[in-house]
Amino acid sequence: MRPRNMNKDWKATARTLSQALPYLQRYSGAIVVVKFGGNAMGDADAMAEFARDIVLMRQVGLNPVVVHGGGPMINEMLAKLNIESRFVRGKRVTDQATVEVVEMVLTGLVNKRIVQAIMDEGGRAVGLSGKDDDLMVCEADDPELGFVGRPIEMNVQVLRDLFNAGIIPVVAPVATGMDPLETFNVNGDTAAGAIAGALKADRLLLLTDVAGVKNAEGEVMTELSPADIRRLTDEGIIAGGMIPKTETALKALQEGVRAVVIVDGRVSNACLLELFTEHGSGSMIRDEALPPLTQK
Ligand SMILES: Nc1ncnc2c1ncn2[C@@H]1O[C@H](COP(=O)(O)OP(=O)(O)O)[C@@H](O)[C@H]1O
Ligand SMILES: CC(=O)N[C@@H](CCC(=O)OP(=O)(O)O)C(=O)O
Repeated sequence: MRPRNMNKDWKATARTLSQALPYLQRYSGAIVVVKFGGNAMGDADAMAEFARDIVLMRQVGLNPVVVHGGGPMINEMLAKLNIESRFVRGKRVTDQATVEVVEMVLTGLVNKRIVQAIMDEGGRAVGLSGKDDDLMVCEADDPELGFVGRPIEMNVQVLRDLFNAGIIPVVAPVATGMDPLETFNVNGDTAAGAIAGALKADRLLLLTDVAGVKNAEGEVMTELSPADIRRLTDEGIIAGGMIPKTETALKALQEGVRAVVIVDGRVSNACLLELFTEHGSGSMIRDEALPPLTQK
């Protein structure tokens, strides 16, 4: 039976939907790459909520691609196996034993958990890694890091094929190399940026566990230019895990991504807040030379 009492919440829901119309129109058909970091994954409820946002994006005509991390899950498995692990400039030093664990955890456990969450919310998702259809081919990033890959060749047609079939691609950041049997561990942010660049995505959202990029005073900067990033990095204010994110942002902008947003994945409906409201969230990085974001 239809409830008779038009209480306030229902009116607010209708108003919110109505206010979202210009944003829905602006983003219709847009490609949005979302990097879902291991620290942003949280509990089962947070995962379900993220999956729901992604399914909603697809439902209203966007083409979302999920690229995930899983650093904390890799740490947990390495600890169980008594394999030590350390990070240099936000990237995991990866030997042969480590890369095998990374591939198992990311392409198995984490990837399938996200695919399942999207399916549970009524979407269609297919999980793949950089190895599938040679999506992402890498070379060694730095000899000091071992099997850490830097993407050198992207073959994103498989993602377009999935969009056309109404399927949401979920990508694990593990890649193939030029040599047979070579496997690379790719930082999730780096992989998301390379995919967004190759697709010339309209938006790259990097979900993490902080409110955004902070300045020397610890305040979140809502807008940053590439010059701001270079300055904050030189001053050591951008450090640790934030380095791959901001490096990724700069590279993605150069490759033709319209804007990169570092978003607090702990906030409810973080992706929807960023895309479909005036409020936005987190730190937006874009080139000043481009026209304002209200113009598509
Ligand atoms: N200037 C900065 N602003 C915000 N966070 C920063 C900054 N410099 C370093 N960080 C660190 O970067 C971390 C985010 O990177 P990371 O932990 O790798 O995230 P994820 O696992 O979500 O990819 C933050 O938790 C914070 O500790
Ligand atoms: C080279 C490198 O550092 N790879 C990452 C891949 C996972 C990742 O990026 O996970 P988050 O997004 O959760 O940090 C790692 O081994 O942890």
